Amino acid sequence: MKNYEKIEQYNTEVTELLSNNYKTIIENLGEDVTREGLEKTPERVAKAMQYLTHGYELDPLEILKSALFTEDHQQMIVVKDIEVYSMCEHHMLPFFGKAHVAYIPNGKIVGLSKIPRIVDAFARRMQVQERLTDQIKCCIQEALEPLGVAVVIEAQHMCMQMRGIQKQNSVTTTSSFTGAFEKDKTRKEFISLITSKLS
Ligand SMILES: Nc1nc2c(ncn2[C@@H]2O[C@H](COP(=O)(O)OP(=O)(O)OP(=O)(O)O)[C@@H](O)[C@H]2O)c(=O)[nH]1
Ligand SMILES: [Zn+2]
Repeated sequence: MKNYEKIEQYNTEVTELLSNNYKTIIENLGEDVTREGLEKTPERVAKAMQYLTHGYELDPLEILKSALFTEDHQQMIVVKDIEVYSMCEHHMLPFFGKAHVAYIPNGKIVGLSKIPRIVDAFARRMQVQERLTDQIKCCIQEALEPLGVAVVIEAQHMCMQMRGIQKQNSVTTTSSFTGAFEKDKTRKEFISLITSKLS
């Protein structure tokens, strides 16, 4: 079984521990955890939170290494508009948006689906957007040893929208580059590819 195929299998012991904790949290929030609508909520939340953090169970480097192919292609490969759902480690509220990932191979290419897979593997953890961006970049750099890697993430943070400063339209952009993408010309080509609309 591949390491991402066990996502929907919940650990019974952890589910029970989390359920008990969520029961207490709901009670501490002043609700009646025995009423019909809330009766199963602790268990539902326990499973939801395990799903939202299932990235800890995954090994992103292994995911990339499982689909490397030798190929003499040295042009930029861009996978853009990858949906990202993550959770801010400060408030445990979602942040979500899009990731754009590119690399220039140096003898090895990777199966395309593995790029969104590693985005998810790092996103489904307690995160900050900057670290998420860097982790994706470093993982691709290590697995493929390409001529360069570029990662841009654009995201909205619920902790800035539904509480706190309550700015509904602010979008945070983070970026991380290696190798050829440090050069202005290559970086501009990448930016132009991720901002172009083909439809
Ligand atoms: N750099 C960074 N900050 C984040 C991210 N997600 C949330 N934050 C910020 O984490 C910070 C935590 O600041 P604190 O002052 O300790 O928390 P707080 O009192 O709840 O802050 P406010 O959100 O300003 O009300 C806030 O400024 C959040 O906006 C992220 O991905 N990257
Ligand atoms: Zn937050």
